[in-house]
Amino acid sequence: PGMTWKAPDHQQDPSDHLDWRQVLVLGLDGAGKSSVLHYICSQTARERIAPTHGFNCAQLCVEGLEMDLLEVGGSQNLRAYWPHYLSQAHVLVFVVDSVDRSRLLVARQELHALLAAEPQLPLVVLANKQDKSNALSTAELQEELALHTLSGQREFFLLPTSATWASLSTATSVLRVRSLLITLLSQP
Ligand SMILES: Nc1nc2c(ncn2[C@@H]2O[C@H](COP(=O)(O)OP(=O)(O)OP(=O)(O)O)[C@@H](O)[C@H]2O)c(=O)[nH]1
Ligand SMILES: [Mg+2]
Repeated sequence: PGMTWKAPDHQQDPSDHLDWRQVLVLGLDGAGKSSVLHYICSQTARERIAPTHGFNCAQLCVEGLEMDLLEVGGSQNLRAYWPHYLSQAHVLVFVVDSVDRSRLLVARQELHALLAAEPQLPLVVLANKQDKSNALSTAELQEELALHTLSGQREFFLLPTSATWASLSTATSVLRVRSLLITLLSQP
């Protein structure tokens, strides 16, 4: 008596779920989004990974959080879909190939277009492929990507990563990203 059984409502908006969080992972094709996601979720490097032709979703359940990491492929035809996923994201992770100097300007334009649409969304930029000897440093990338122009109201982080080269520094770099995401998403 006094107790009613309520059927689970599968139609409900996932963002209503108590500790559900979405991390949107974007960046130009070949930047290393899938590789980083694979490492974050499995804690192992994967040498070969196919380009993402649509979406790639990984899930991480840690410390009371259910984290969905959603990658949308970075090839030019897929970039048109990027803005549609911003409004439901809690954090934007933007992955950059630190060696691909010729496309830094494109990366910068794509990133700033996303940021203009979401002035409050926390941003984590990953300076990926740091294992390569000719990689730009985070300081150089901060400059090249015009990250100093970001508004002061946005939480912003820039971290060096590598995702495919099996080494201690790779493992450490990815663990730092994982911890940062957990910290950012644990905030009420
Ligand atoms: N040396 C090195 N290679 C990397 C690193 N991360 C990714 N790669 C390589 O870069 C290529 C592209 O990696 P992906 O993870 O598929 O890149 P992506 O951003 O998911 O690309 P799309 O899905 O096409 O948008 C692959 O050959 C990876 O092995 C890294 O940190 N260091
Ligand atoms: Mg991919």
